[in-house]
Amino acid sequence: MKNENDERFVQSEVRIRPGDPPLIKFWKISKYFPEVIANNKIDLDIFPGEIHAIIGENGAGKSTLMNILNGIYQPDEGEIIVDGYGYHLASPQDAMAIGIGMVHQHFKLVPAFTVAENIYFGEKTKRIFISKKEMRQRMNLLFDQYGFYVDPDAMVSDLSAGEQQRVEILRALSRRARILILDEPTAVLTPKEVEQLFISLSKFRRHGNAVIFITHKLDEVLRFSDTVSVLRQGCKIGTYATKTCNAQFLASKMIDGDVGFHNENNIAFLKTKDRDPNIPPLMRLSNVSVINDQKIATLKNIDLEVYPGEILGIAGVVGNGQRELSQVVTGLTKPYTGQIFIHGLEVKKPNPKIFSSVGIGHIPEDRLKTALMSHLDISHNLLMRTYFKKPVGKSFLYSPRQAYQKACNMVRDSKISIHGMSFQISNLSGGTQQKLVSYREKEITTCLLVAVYPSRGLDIGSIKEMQEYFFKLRQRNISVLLFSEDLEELLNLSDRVGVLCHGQLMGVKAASQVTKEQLSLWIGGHAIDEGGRV
Ligand SMILES: Nc1ncnc2c1ncn2[C@@H]1O[C@H](COP(=O)(O)OP(=O)(O)OP(=O)(O)O)[C@@H](O)[C@H]1O
Repeated sequence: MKNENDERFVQSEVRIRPGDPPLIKFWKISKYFPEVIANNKIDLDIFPGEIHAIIGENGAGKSTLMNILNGIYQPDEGEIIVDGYGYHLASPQDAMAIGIGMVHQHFKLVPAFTVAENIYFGEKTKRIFISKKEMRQRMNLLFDQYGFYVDPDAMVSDLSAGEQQRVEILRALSRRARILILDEPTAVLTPKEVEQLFISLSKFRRHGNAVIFITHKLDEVLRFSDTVSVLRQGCKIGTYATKTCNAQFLASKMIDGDVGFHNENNIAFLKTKDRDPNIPPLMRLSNVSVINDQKIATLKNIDLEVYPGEILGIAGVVGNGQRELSQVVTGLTKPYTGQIFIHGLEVKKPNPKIFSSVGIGHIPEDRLKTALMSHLDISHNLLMRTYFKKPVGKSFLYSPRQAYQKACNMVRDSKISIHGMSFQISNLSGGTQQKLVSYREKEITTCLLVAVYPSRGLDIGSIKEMQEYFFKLRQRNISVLLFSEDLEELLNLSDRVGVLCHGQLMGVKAASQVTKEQLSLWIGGHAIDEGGRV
């Protein structure tokens, strides 16, 4: 018998009958940028009640197409037809006026405002002001309706990436959009939050609304979408009913040809043998605590060792100390108490330059905030960690010619597809930005790579390359400290795995001794014993 409270995502619950008009029609949409055809004569119909996934490799043109629907870009050819009428959408406000809302891959929130202020900021209303009490009441209604919570009074600057994304989603939902566009909405959500999101979206589309979401996660496409469209090099390859597809089929449509489809279980055999107990740790944290601006301990008495040539996975729900730990081990945050040792020597005054100079690379959680200068071009971004080294820098001199040459060599060697070194970094696709950061940090890494959610924004082929690179590092006796929310990825890649919960390290165990189920209980704060028993 069906339990009334048993809410689940229901696939294809709204049936589209032959002859039903689409809610949105993309008609021969093209968009050209200098040297790039981002969208090439794309025809696409989105029907009422549909959850439509858009997939494709990095740079395939997915975000551009959605930015056109949201009025951020205007098409160079073609038309957007909504409810049978052609529209010229000159801005996101125009799009919102006809019920189109978008949640972006990169957050568009005001860091100095509270969560509630961000949600109601810019809302069109005839009233002069809304009281804080009313904002909170309306937010509570949203929480009741959609089921995931963020403190309305928290400052956005204090939120983790996952929490900020929740605010973005709530903000779009609060605008009562009929068509909701989500650009990689689940990249920073926990598996539970992903379920909640799609239950909410399932409710949302019941009344004839539509959802379009961009993703690289094929399992999400197969579980949560009714229809899927594949883009490749700016063109639409096809639109398919999801129930007729499998992951192999979709991957072959995205990549064209032999995809070498990746079975993650196959990579486990590459793991190293047991560690030699006589080899000292490469890095040791002793009793490390971090306190934030509100004097709250975000990392508590951490004792952790990273050994040469191991992949050490760190699991945990976003906001439990991962950001702080990754910043401590890269010199971005100075511990409030405790000591950090690298190769047995204490780092007395930690800063990022010391850590990079000993060969510690860092792929951070939020590439545009921490790793890249979005208004600078590719070469400046590629060299910002090493510009002072020969041949680019000498004493107080800096050679722009050498810098340009070095950056060109880096792009050539990395085989990352870009259309010119003078491209501003913000004009690159999200996946390409992530690949550039990863490549730059690989160049620095000679003893440890701190990789925080490194597969965010990468397509399946690039994720496979990245995982293979981690194994190559390990073969060269270089360590990887891998932060991930994907438990399968963590268990498959790591030699040992540790769990952070409420800023505390719950323990570290051999990955082979822990199952995915045990790991998720451990993350939730349940202790597990030596044999991995809960
Ligand atoms: N404002 C811009 N100026 C110049 N080129 C751009 C601009 N926006 C996008 N492009 C280019 O258009 C192409 C498609 O980019 P888009 O962001 O749409 O790809 P995507 O499929 O969303 O990729 P990803 O999966 O990496 O996010 C890329 O080559 C990108 O560099």
